[in-house]
Amino acid sequence: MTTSDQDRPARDLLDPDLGADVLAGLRDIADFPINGVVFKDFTPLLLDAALRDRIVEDTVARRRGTVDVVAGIEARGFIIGAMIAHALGVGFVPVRKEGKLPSAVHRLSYALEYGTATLEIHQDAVSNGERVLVVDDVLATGGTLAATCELIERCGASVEAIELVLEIAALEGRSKLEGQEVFSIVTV
Ligand SMILES: O=P(O)(O)OC[C@H]1O[C@H](OP(=O)(O)OP(=O)(O)O)[C@H](O)[C@@H]1O
Ligand SMILES: Nc1ncnc2[nH]cnc12
Repeated sequence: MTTSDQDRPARDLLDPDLGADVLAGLRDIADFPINGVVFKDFTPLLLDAALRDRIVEDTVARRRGTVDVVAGIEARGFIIGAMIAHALGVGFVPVRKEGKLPSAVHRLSYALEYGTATLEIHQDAVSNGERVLVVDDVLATGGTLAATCELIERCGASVEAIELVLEIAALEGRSKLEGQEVFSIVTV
């Protein structure tokens, strides 16, 4: 480890080029899924195995040993969240859209940039006192993540941190996540 590595805050990006490379791997799709929304498509980034691995490694370096379980949000949060859970060697909890989970659930509805949605979590998915890392691709208005945090807390567990690939600052999602540690690899 170099001196500059030691001096770097533990919660910073460990790979200094990662933000720029992730930004280059995203593409903007105008008017999807409704007019007026610029959709940040991260599927090109998923095709790049090396870049995908760097996202996972950077996140794992920040969180190793600090979380008991990863919760990923359907659907894009499943992709990245499952990879991070695997690399951390911890369990994975799916936070799903309404009607998909078979056992008893906690449920919350919320507003999105382009509509409304309902999320559910199995009541027994996380236990009292467990430290949960929440993972998703995008923070936009923050409704999805605020609902997810509330669902985890209803189970008796606590949100240790939230890890995101992209944050859309103009939509002010952080204002709905007061008191949570939120880390975004890229902010636009
Ligand atoms: O901050 P917010 O305004 O709540 O928006 C962010 C959420 O929107 C997207 O999910 P979406 O509900 O479109 O579902 P998908 O992952 O199934 O495409 C994205 O993956 C986040 O979960
Ligand atoms: N503009 C956007 N692009 C991608 N995902 C989103 N989720 C909410 N708003 C989004």
